[in-house]
Amino acid sequence: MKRPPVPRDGVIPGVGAYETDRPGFLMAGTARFGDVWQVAPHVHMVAGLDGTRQVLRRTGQEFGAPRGTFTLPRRARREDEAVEAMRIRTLRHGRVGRNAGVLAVGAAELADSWPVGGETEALPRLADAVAEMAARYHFGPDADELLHAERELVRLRGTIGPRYVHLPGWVPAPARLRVRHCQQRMAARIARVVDRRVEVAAFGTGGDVLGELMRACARSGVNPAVYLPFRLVTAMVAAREMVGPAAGWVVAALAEHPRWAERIAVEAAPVLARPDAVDGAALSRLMLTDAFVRETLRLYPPNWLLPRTVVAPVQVGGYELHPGERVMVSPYLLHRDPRYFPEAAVFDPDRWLDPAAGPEKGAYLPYGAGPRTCPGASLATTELVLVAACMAHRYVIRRHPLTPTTWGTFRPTGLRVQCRPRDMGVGAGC
Ligand code: HEM
Repeated sequence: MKRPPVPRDGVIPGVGAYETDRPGFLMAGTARFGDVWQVAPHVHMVAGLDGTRQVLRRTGQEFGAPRGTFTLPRRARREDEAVEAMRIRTLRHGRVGRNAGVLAVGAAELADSWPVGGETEALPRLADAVAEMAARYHFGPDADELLHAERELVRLRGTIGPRYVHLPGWVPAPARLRVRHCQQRMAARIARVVDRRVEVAAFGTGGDVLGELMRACARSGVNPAVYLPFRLVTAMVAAREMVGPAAGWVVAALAEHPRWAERIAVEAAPVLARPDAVDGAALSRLMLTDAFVRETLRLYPPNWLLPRTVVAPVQVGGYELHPGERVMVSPYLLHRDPRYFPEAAVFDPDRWLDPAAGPEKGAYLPYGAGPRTCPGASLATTELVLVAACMAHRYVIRRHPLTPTTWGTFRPTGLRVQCRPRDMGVGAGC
């Protein structure tokens, strides 16, 4: 059986070029060598719908995925099916819709507090806002108490940087240890909130996720102060580190496509007249905004490269891969592939508005696919739709050139915007 082709003739630039423009490097290699090729010794790119689908769907079979963001401490490792099912349910579409008011209020506050006139560095502001929205959704009135620890944890994670990428995960590098200790501090804070709610015998009445999970723990006889904190830390980190860059791309796209921003502003006006009353039915009226967000995530998927390890001999696209080798699949490459998206390089939200004209099944995967699919997809999309709606409704946005970076996530680094109030007439809400 054939092995994947190896670039030897220098046509594909070396590692330096990979570090400068990773998506460009991988697209060029795929155009030249086909859907499966060797990027570096024992590291293979798998592009194309069939190969990507196979790798993602067969994760846990022939392919292994890296460990999650954090490893759980030993005492919290035992899984409880009923609590896990509830954890997934709290992030499902219907549940997010019922509690969308919390998220809409957060998005409206973001728009309210945006500095008008001058230039603003957008990413930190957006990341704080979406993290706060997710924290309120998860922890209700206790969110503020946890956000400080969450910010510190994310700041420390940012210091790990590319230097550490070649060090095996078990190496106790100082930056990693600082992150681990900070993660423990944040988990301890969540545990204190849990204990307090147990003490007053009120798991939370406002319908926050923590309350629901505590009730599920009580039914299962699981100690919530041990079971929940580390799992919720992971959710909070994902909520900032993934949704933050995505919100940056959404705001950049609003600036880039003023006609669309105007259409979204008109659509959003009646829906956002009272942000706290936004629910699933109101969200379903934001169809243009939803299409705009989908299209943004198509061209700018923050989780753009998904790594796997081959754990059993397997064939992909007619090539043989060996156990121990690494494989990468990329939503970015798939989303820009003209085989699956006509005029793939063009930003065109209209492509999502005709249900009969959607992409081939499996070709659109900003949230991954298979057993590791993102459980936070509905929460993330709802946050993004509401940020887009509130910002477009409130402002005409202009932006300066930015430098996309792909270390960790794909994000619009250096995004600076200028916002001018949009004239929507009196009493337009939001
Ligand atoms: C726009 C925002 C987001 C994007 C683009 C995104 C994307 C992804 C992708 C592509 C994966 C699959 C990774 C793989 O296959 O290796 C994933 C997994 C995951 N995501 Fe997200 N995500 C987002 C937001 C969120 C949010 C808000 C949460 C939590 C509330 C979350 C929690 C997770 C978790 C826990 C996993 C690991 C699932 C597992 O390993 O079983 N994500 N995400």
